[in-house]
Amino acid sequence: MKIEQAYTIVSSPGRNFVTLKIVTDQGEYGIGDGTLNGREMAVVAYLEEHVIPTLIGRDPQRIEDIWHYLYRGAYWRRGPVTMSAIAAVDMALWDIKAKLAGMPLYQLLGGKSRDRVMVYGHATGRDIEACLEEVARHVDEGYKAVRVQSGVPGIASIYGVAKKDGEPYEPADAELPAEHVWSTSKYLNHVPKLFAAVRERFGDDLHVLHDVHHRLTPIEAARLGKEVEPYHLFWLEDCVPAENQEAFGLIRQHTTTPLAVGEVFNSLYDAKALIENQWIDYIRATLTHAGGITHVRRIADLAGLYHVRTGFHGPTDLSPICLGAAIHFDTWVPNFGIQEYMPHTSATDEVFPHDYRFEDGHFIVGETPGHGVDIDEQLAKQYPYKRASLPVNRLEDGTLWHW
Ligand SMILES: O=C(O)C(=O)C[C@H](O)[C@H](O)CO
Ligand SMILES: [Mg+2]
Repeated sequence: MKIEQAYTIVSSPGRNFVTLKIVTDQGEYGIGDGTLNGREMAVVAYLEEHVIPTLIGRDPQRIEDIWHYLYRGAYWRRGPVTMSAIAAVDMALWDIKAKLAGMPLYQLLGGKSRDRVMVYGHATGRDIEACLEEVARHVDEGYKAVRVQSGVPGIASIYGVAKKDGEPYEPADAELPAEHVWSTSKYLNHVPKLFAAVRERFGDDLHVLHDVHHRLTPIEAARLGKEVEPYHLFWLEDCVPAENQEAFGLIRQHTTTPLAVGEVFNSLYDAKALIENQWIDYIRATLTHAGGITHVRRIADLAGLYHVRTGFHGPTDLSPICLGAAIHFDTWVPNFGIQEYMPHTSATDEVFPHDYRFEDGHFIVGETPGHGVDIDEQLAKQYPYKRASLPVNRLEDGTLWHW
């Protein structure tokens, strides 16, 4: 069997997605997600210029060999563009292999470790009251775990909070980056009050999570972790930028609040010290940005040795292909923790028909051979690419900060 054709599909049904389709000489095909929010066309160029020409004529069943060919063979290793491109190929090849076997992907990985996959949804509001209403809506919809982000008095625009209450949140909201102004002190004074209000209204059973989105220093993160300890967070996410993995050692010494990190990671080596030193509790690197199923499986296996569980990234900027494949992975992986879920728009769901379903705060994996997600190429053409950028943050004195 040979790869006869491979091509990219860029479509924007509400937001941009990069899809790779690989077709074999026997008429089977697979699709993979290569979406890198705000940098989509860099992955498309990488795939079209450097990857697709080398795939034609290869045996699509040699997933491992093709992975190493693309990783080692490029000489230039790692990085989000390279690893998203490799991931798109890898996901499409696993899709083909599972279809050839006539099995849903989770069966090829080793079968079910659980019947359903717990997810967390996103509650956001301009202030604490509005945010609590959104938490209540999620609880009514059956969620067992909710990420809570509210506006902060004195900060005009902040990650995770929609411009108007009730509107969906989309961070890549302008053609060129919008500029936000950030105040660490205002944020740190506010967050413990938010979680006190959440526990007061919803009691102790609901799992609650929070995303700091990389904006603190290690000692500030340590303070936040300590101050929210009474509210028993499921996790505190991305509390500092993680290029310096040792920073987590300092935070860990100060707090028992569980720590999650890794949505921007693209390699095992981004997380190696974090895992081996048990500085974190959840690893968030997901299939699209970290080299696909083949590589993320290695990360999960290493994590499992150190009591670190998975908590895959799952915002709307990952396509339903990534989400669908992730649900198969989550159903199999022994050290599963939780799966992030931000529902896609109905336009996105129509372009990407899928067989996974949400029920009572969990995802249920589908039984269709492959990863269970397809693309309607004709419909996709109705939504052309639109450049969209993530914002940048500046401190009140104008210094560029982490967004
Ligand atoms: O979902 C999350 O936890 C995020 O932090 C989402 C990111 O801001 C988003 O993927 C950026 O493109
Ligand atoms: Mg995050």
